[in-house]
Amino acid sequence: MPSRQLLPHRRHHHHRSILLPLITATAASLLLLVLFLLFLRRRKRTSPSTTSNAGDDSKPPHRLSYTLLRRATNSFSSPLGHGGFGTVFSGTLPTPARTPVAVKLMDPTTTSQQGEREFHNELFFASVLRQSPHVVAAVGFSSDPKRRRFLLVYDLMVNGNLQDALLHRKCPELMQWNKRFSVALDIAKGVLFLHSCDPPVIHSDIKPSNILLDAEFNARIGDFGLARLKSDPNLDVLDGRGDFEKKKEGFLECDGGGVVVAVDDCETESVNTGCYFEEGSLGVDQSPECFVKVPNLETSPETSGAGVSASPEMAVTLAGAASLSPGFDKASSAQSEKGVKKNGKGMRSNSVRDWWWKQDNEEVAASGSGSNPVGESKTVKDYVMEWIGRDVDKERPKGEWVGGEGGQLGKQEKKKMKKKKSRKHQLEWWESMEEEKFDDVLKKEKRRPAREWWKEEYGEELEKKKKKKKKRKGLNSDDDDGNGSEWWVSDDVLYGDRNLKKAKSKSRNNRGGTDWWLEGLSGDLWRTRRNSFDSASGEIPKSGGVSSTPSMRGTVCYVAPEYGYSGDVSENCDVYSFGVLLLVIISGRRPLQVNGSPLSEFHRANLLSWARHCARNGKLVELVDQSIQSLDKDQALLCIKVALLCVLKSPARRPSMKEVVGMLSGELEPPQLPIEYSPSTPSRFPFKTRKKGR
Ligand SMILES: Nc1ncnc2c1ncn2[C@@H]1O[C@H](COP(=O)(O)OP(=O)(O)OP(=O)(O)O)[C@@H](O)[C@H]1O
Repeated sequence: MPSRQLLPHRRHHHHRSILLPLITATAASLLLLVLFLLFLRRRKRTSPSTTSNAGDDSKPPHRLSYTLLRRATNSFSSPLGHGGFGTVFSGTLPTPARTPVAVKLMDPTTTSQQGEREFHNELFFASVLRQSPHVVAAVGFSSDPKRRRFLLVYDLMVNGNLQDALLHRKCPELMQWNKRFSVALDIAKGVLFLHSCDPPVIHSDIKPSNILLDAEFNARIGDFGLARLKSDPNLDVLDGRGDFEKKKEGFLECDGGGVVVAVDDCETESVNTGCYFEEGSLGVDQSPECFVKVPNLETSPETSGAGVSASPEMAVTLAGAASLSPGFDKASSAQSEKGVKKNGKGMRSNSVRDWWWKQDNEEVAASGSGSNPVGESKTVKDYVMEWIGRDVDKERPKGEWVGGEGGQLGKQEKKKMKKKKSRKHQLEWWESMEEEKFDDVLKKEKRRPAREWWKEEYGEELEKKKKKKKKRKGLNSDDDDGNGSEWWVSDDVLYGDRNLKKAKSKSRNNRGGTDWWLEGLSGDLWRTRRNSFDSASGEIPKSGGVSSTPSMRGTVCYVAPEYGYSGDVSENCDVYSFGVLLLVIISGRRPLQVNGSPLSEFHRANLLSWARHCARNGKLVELVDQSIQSLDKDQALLCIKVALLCVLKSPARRPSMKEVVGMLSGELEPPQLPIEYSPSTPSRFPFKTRKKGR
C-alpha cells in the first residue's frame, strides 16, 4: 500500500524534473533572441548606412521622421532664410554627435504640385551629387505626401548664402580679394563637377542665393530644385530606348539601391531614396546613382579643378575664342550646338526626358489656362515692372517729372511738364557722364531719351525700325548701315542662331512698349511666378531676381537668353549664369541696380551692359568693387574677361566650364576679349550718332 501511495508523488516529481530544464531552456533562448534583436537594432541605429553599397560611407540622405526634425529645429523656430518653396530652419540632429543642419520645410501651399516636384528633384540631385566638396550635401529628408509634409535636411552652411554675405555685406571676410576669388573658383569647380557627370547635370539656377558658404568660406552650390539631366542626343538612335532606359533596367538588376534609414530616432527601416523621374511613382527600387555617374573625385581633374590640362589645343581654342573667329571652340561648340539642337527634339524616348517634358507641358498648360498651381497670378513682367516703378520712383525728386506738387495739374499740363522735366533729367544724365568726353556728340544727343540707350543695348526695336526703313528704300535688309548695331547682328548671324532670332522677333511682336526694358533680363519671363522677393529692400532679388519654377528654370538677370526662346537647355546656360555671377562677385553689386544712385548712374544699372561698355572703352578695372582689400588687379581683370566670354549671347561661343576653371586657375592661357569688346569697335554706349542728319 505505501508503495501505491508513493507512486503519484514520484510521477509528479518526475514531471517537475523534466519541465524545469525545459522552461529554463525556453526562457534562456527567448532572452537570447531578445538580446540578439536588440543588438541588431542597436547596430542598425549606430550604422545606418549599411546598404547594398557597402563600404561607401556616404549613404545619406536618410529618411527621418517629422517628429525628429521638429525636435531638432526646436519646432521650426530659427529660420535661416526663405525660398520660393518654403523656409529653411537651423537645427541640430541628435546623432551623430549633435550635427548642425539646415532643414528646408516646403511650404504646404506650394507643395501641391510644384513643391512636391521640386522636393523630389532636389532630393534626387542632392543624393547623386553629395560627394562633391562643392555641393551642399543633403543628409536627410522627410516625406509624408498624405499630410503634404516635405522636408529636406542639409549640412548647415554657417556663413549663409553669397547674396547676404556679399551683397548685403554680412561677411567682411569677403572684402578680401583672396576670399572672393576663391569663392569664384569654388563655384566654377562646382559647376564643372555637375557638367562632368554622365549625363551632365544642368543646375539651371546659378545665382548668389544658391551659393552657400561654410565656416571656412568654401563655396558650395545648393538648391537643385530646377536642376536637370542633359539628355543625350545619341539616345534617339539607340533602338528607341536609349541609355537611360538601359541604365534603369540595369539598376533594377543591381542589388538594392535602398538606403537604411533611421525613423523616429529609434527605428530603422530600409527604403529607397527613389528615382524621381517618373512623377508620382516612386515605386521602382532605383538608386539615383544608376542614372548619373559622378566623376571620381580623386582621379578626375574636373572635380579637383586642379588638373585641367593646359593642352595646346585648349590654348588654341581660347585664342580662337578671343579673336572671335567663327571657328571658336569648334569642337566643343559644335558638340554643344549639336547637343542643344538634338535636345530640343530628343525629349521623346526615355523616362527622364519624358518626365521633364511632362513638367514643361504641364507648366505651360497650367499657366496658359491661368490655373497657376501656386496661386500666384502675377507674371514676372508685372513683377519687374513693379520693381522698376518702385526703384525709379525713388530716384525722382519730389514734385518733378510727373504732375508737379500733389498732382493738381491738368492732363495736358502734366504731359508737358513731364516732357520738360524728363528732358532736363536726361540732359543731366548725359552731362554727368564724366568718363565720356564726347561733347559734340553730347550736344547732338541731348534730346535722346534715356530709355533709348536701353533699347539700343538690346537692339531689337531698333533692328525692326531699321528693317522697315530698308524695306522702304528697297535695300537688302542684311546690309550694314553702319549705325553700330552690327555687334548684335554679328553675334547671331555669324554663328547661325537664326532660329533664335526668329523666335526672338516672334515673341517680341506681341509685347508692349515697355518691353525693351525686359530685354536685358534674359530668359523666358512671361509665365513665371514671383519668388524670393526681398520687399524690404525693394530690390529685384532676394535671390538675385525672380525665380524659379520649372517653366522658367532660372532667375531673371542670371538666366541665359536662349532659355526662354528655344527651351533648349545645355551646359552653356549654366556658363552664362556663372558669367553673370562672376561679374557680381567682382563688382560686389547686383546685376540690376538702380537704388541709391542718382539718375546719372542710370547707365550703370545693368551690370552686363555696363561691363560691355567698360570693355569697349578699355576700362575694365572700373567694374571692380572699390571696397575690395588687397586686390590682385591682374586676377580681377582675368575674372572679368572670363565673365565676358561666359555671357556671350551666342551659346556656342561661350567657353566650357572646364576652360573657365582652367583660365581662372591659371592653367590655361588667359583669354583675350572678343572683337566686339575691343575699343576699336564703334562704341554704342550710350552715344550714337543719329543716322538722320540734322
Ligand atoms: N544648407 C544651408 N545652410 C545654411 N543656410 C541655408 C542652407 N540652405 C538654405 N539656406 C538659407 O535659406 C535660404 C533659402 O534657401 P532656398 O534654397 O529655399 O531658397 P533660395 O535659393 O534662396 O530661393 P529660390 O527658391 O528662389 O531659389 C537661402 O537663401 C539660405 O540663406
